[in-house]
Amino acid sequence: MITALDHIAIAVPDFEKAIKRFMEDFGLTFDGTEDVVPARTSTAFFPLPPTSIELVHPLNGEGPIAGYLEKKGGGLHHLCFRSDNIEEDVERLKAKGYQFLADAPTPGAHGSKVIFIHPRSCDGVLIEINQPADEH
Ligand SMILES: CC[C@H](C(=O)O)C(=O)SCCNC(=O)CCNC(=O)[C@H](O)C(C)(C)COP(=O)(O)OP(=O)(O)OC[C@H]1O[C@@H](n2cnc3c(N)ncnc32)[C@H](O)[C@@H]1OP(=O)(O)O
Ligand SMILES: [Co+2]
Repeated sequence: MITALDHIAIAVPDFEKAIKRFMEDFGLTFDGTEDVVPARTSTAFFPLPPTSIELVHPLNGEGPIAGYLEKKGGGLHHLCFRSDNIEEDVERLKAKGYQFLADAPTPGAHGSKVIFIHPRSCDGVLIEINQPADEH
């Protein structure tokens, strides 16, 4: 079951500058960065209960965020629903015809399991579903 809006992600071309902006200009709490190697993405999290802002940037200049930045220069990249049983939600949504970008969840930030739904399945919005480490 989907239980929360886990995070909203913004793709940024200048990681350090964007982190500074969210800390200093918007005054958000910075929870640190994490390189998520399987996703080829550097992430920075700013908790803003009951959700978080995630900044995403290409790890080593490669991966899905690099392609996005090349085309769009930056912007709202995806939203992430938290699930308390990701496999069950994937099966349920697959049966409804949603196109997933992987066969099974993969490692995400903070030890979570994540999977993505193609934007064309949801009116042009890239959807991530995650299950936090302490819930699996
Ligand atoms: C997992 C770690 C971390 C976490 O939270 O724990 C993260 O969130 S990491 C986030 C980075 N990972 C991903 O984004 C993985 C999923 N994304 C992908 O696999 C690709 O980006 C994909 C398949 C969405 C697009 O890749 P593709 O090579 O097909 O790129 P195109 O430029 O050809 O795009 C095709 C089509 O999709 C539209 N598009 C692309 N990105 C987005 C987006 N973020 N939001 C909305 N739409 C998007 C693009 O405009 C093209 O549309 P079309 O109408 O066909 O022109
Ligand atoms: Co994310």
